[in-house]
Amino acid sequence: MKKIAQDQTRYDVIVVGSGAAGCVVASHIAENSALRVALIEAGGMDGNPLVKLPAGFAKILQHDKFMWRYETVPVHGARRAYRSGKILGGGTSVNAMCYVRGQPEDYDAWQAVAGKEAAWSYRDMLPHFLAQEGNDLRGGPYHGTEGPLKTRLTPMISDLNALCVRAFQEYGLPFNDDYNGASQRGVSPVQVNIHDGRRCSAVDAYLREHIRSGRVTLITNAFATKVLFEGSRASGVEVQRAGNTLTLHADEVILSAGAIQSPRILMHSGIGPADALRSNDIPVKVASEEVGENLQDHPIFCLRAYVKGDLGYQKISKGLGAARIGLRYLLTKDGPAAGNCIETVSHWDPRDLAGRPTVQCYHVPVISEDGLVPTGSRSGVTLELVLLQPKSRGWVRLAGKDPAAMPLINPNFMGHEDDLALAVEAVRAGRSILQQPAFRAVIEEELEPGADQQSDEEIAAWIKKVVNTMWHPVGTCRMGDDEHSVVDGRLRVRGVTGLRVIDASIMPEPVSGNTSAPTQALARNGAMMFLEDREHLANWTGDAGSAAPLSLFSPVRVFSEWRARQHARRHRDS
Ligand SMILES: Cc1cc2nc3c(=O)[nH]c(=O)nc-3n(C[C@H](O)[C@H](O)[C@H](O)COP(=O)(O)OP(=O)(O)OC[C@H]3O[C@@H](n4cnc5c(N)ncnc54)[C@H](O)[C@@H]3O)c2cc1C
Repeated sequence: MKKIAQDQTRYDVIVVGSGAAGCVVASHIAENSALRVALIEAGGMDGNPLVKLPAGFAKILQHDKFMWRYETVPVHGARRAYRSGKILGGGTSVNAMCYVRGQPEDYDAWQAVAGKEAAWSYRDMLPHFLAQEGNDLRGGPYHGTEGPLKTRLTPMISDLNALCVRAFQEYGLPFNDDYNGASQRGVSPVQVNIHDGRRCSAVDAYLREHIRSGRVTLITNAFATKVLFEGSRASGVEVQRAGNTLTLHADEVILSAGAIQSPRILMHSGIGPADALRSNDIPVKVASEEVGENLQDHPIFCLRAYVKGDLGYQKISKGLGAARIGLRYLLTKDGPAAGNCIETVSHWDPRDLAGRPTVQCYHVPVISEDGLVPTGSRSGVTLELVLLQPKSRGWVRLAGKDPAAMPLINPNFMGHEDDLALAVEAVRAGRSILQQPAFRAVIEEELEPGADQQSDEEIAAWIKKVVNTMWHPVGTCRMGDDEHSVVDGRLRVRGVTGLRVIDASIMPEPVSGNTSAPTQALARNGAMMFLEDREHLANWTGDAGSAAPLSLFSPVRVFSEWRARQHARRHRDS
C-alpha cells in the first residue's frame, strides 16, 4: 500500500462509522458544540434509488457494493451468511426499517450493570426515543411527533396479514396497536421508518443537513484500520482509502463501526485479549479480554406454509404484477412497494401467553428460499420466529494481522440449551397458530419444518440446520462498571483516554426487539455524555499535574437542550 502525506487537518473528534449510531453521534456533537467533527465511512454514498424505495431493501442486500459480506465460522456444521450495511447510513440504509424499541426491562438490565455514573434505565432512555421520533400519528407518553426520525404505521396490510392478525387473536393473543407503548405483548401492525413513501435512514433523519453545512466533514470509502495513540491517549485514526494509507488526527476518537468492526478495530489497535493479539503479531496496548466476546444476536427460524389462490404478495412480486406495483408507487407513492412487505408482527411467550414476551414473529406474506426475495409462484406465508432474549453468547475474533481480512464470527446460535428448548416451543406455537380457524380454509400444506419433523428432537435438529441471523449483532464491546467490561458506563474504553465506543456493540444484554432504534437512542445518550465530559474537563480547575492537557480542548458551545438535561439530572440527584 502506498503511503501518502498526513492529512494536516486536526479534528476535535473523529467518529468511525456512519451507521445508526455514527450518524446520531456526529450530528449531535455538531449540533451542540463548536467541535470539528470528521465522520469516516468505509462504504460509499447512499444515492442508489433502491436505498430509498422501501420495498427495495431485499434487492439492496444482494448488492456486494453496499454490504459487508461476512460469513460465520461453522455453526452446527454450516457457515452462514452474515451481512451488514457498508454504505453511508450503515444498517439504516439497508435494513427492513421496522421501528421497535424493546421492553423496559432491557434498559433496566443495562442500568444494573452500568454503574452510578451513567443513566441507562428505561426511564432515562425513553426521553431519547421521544426526542428522536417524528411519529405521523400519535404522541402521548410513548411517542414523539417532532423528532427527525420519521415513523409511521405500515402503509399496507395484505389480505394474508389480516388473516395472521386474526389467527393470533384466535390463538389467545390480544390485538395491540402499539408494541412501543405501554406493553409489547400482542399482535400488531408494524411501525416503520418510512416517510412520503421513502426510507428514513439515520442520514436523512440527522446527518444530511450537517454534511451540507460542512459542520461534519464526511469521508466516505475510507476504511479505518486502527486507532493511533500518543502514549495512552487516542490521537487519531489510520485509514485506507483509494489504495493509500492516510493518517487523520484528532483529540478524541469515537468508534461507531458496529458490533463486528468496532471490536476488530480495537484489536488491531492493540486493545483486546492479550494472547490473541500476540498470536497475530499485534503489540498489546491494553489487555482487555472481553473485546469481541459476548456476541449476541437474535436467532431467526421460519415456518413456511403454502396458501390457496393469490393471497399475499407472491404472485404480484413478479412480471406484470411487479410492473403494476411499480407504476402505482411512481404515481401515488403508495401500495406494497411503499412498505417493507413485513406488515404485521406479534410478541409473546409461547409458555405463558400473559407473560413477558420472549418471542417475536414477523408475518411475511411470501415464500422465499433466502428469506429475502420471493421464490416460486405458489402463494404462501412465512412466520419468522425470533428469540428476543437469547442466552447463547458467541464471539468475533481476528483471522490474522491484516485489518482487511474478514474477522472470524461465531454467533453460537442455539448454543445454550434454554434457547433451543424455547425455540422448539415457538415452532409448536407457530404450527398451532397456522391451524386456527382464520387459517383453516386457506392453508394448503406446511413447507417448513415439514410433516416429517414432529418430535422435539426432530424439530430441534431442524432449527439447528436453518437458524440464522436476524442481523442484530450486539455486545462485543460490552458496557459495564466491572473491570472486565470493554467500556465503562460512559462508554469510555478502559485502559486508555480519548477513546469511546458508541454503537450496538456496547449493549451488555440484547434488547427485546430490532436494534436500530435502540442503537440510535443509546448513541444520543452516549453523545451527550461525551459533551458533558468534555465540558467537565474544560472547566476543570484542579491540580494540573493529574489532569488531561487542557490545551487539547477547544471551547464547547453548549445549547439549551443539553443544559436543561444537566439541570434536570442535578435536580433529580439532589
Ligand atoms: C439486512 C438488515 C436488516 C435489518 N432490519 C432491521 C429492522 O428492520 N429494524 C431494526 O431496528 N434493525 C434492523 N437491522 C439492524 C440495525 O440496522 C442495526 O442494529 C444497526 O444499524 C446497528 O447500528 P450500528 O451503528 O451499531 O452499526 P451499523 O449501522 O452497521 O453502522 C456501522 C457503520 O460503520 C461502517 N464501518 C464499519 N467498519 C468500518 C471501518 N473499519 N472503517 C470505516 N467505517 C466502517 C459501516 O460501513 C457502517 O456504515 C437490520 C440490519 C440489517 C443488516
